[in-house]
Amino acid sequence: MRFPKDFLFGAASAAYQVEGAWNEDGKGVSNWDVFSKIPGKTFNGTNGDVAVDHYHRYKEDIKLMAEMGLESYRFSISWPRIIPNGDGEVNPKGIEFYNNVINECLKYGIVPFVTLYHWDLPQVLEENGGWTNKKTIDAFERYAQVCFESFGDRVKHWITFNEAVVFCSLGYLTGAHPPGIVNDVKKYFQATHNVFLAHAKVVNNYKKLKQYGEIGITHVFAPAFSVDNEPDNIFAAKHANEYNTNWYYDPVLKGEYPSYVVNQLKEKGWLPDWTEEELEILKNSADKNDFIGLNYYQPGRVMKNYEPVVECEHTREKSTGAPGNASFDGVYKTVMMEDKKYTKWGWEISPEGLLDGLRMLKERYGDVKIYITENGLGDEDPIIEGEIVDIPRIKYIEEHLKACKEAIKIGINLKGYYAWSVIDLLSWLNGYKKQYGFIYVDHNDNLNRKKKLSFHWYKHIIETRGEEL
Ligand SMILES: C[C@@]1(C(=O)O)OC[C@H]2O[C@@H](O)[C@H](O)[C@@H](O)[C@H]2O1
Repeated sequence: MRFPKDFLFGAASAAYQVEGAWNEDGKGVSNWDVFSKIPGKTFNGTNGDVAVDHYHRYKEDIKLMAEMGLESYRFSISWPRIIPNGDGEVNPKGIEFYNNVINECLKYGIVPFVTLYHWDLPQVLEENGGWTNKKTIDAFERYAQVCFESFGDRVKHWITFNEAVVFCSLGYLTGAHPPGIVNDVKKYFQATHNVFLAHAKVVNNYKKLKQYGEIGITHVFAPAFSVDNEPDNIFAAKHANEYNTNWYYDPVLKGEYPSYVVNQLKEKGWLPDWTEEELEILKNSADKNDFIGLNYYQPGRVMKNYEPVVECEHTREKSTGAPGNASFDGVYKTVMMEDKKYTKWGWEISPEGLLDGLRMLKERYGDVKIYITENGLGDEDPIIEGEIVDIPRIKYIEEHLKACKEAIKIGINLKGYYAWSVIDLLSWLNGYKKQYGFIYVDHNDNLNRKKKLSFHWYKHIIETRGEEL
């Protein structure tokens, strides 16, 4: 069986991780431009000042995407490149850059799939409370409107936010992302609510423009499974799914928060400050969402946590996504398991976890359209006689595409797969060591690009629409 003709084979990037040109052509300062320069925050002090210079080399990169036969390129727009101080004048050079990127994609028939927010907030807004300040919602609405009006004639696929759970939890619980606040649970939940409200308002605004594209949100998809059939561990997995999936997906797809979490937040004094009008906005925008984007890398293997809840020391290393941490409320912990396979960064390799998780989503949210907006292998790629022989990445993506094909067979409304990442780029907390791309970037030779083995493999998969998988 071939993947359906309307299934998009894509690959992704994010502005801060690829563009560089952090202070060029009128771009404003982002929270990551500042945070990444705080000693100890990133791996070996790496930052996105240059990244892989996509800002100047986008034509070369998009030409390579076309050679790969890529059907769609998911990239993000840098808010401070469009509105340098977050809510003031529009920067014409920023508009020009993304018009050029979009037009270059269309020149090759590559569908642009655009993320409005992939973690790089204008620093001025961060300094005024960032996502805990409701004024940021208004600024985001205006920024989104500028993007829709500037690019919406050619961009017909929009993602509002990438992985709210990451920038909110690492921003306000572990401190590993800006604003670097530790263990402020009230601010964490407030930030998530403000993001969902911003999403709902922008969805409503987009629909009013009648540009006849589609809009959705991208969440981390890490379904939690109990390590065994012990009742305490099964409860722990339920708790994890309520806080990490239902809390994020329900307000978008159901238009209301999961009562299991709301009741506990009420008891603990962590309930966000919200109004009935805001809850009504969530309710009324839910059915306007056209899709949900899933960034799937691994499931969570969960058991009840019996250690006392202490304000654990948060470090960069403990925030890079590997199992072994207790939940913020101490109820459960994620663990590694003897019979599972893991990447060099301790992430489980589990295509079956994707399929089981997709079944869970269908059960709770019905036939919602789904894109896998990220999936890929972070690795240190082997180089043999000058060739990047990234066979582990080929195997990883092959297994996950097979799971996608099986999902479609059992009736999951899955419409696309975007590998993370199209090109080697900056990992927020792992520098340039953790490679994800089909295209290698030589940091020892002028950031020159080179096709990896996986580039040629993915090209073949796209040409044959995955028939042999
Ligand atoms: C933490 C990490 C990583 O570096 O491995 O996870 C995978 C991937 O997720 C994306 O949403 C981030 O933008 C990208 O940088 C990557 O970030």
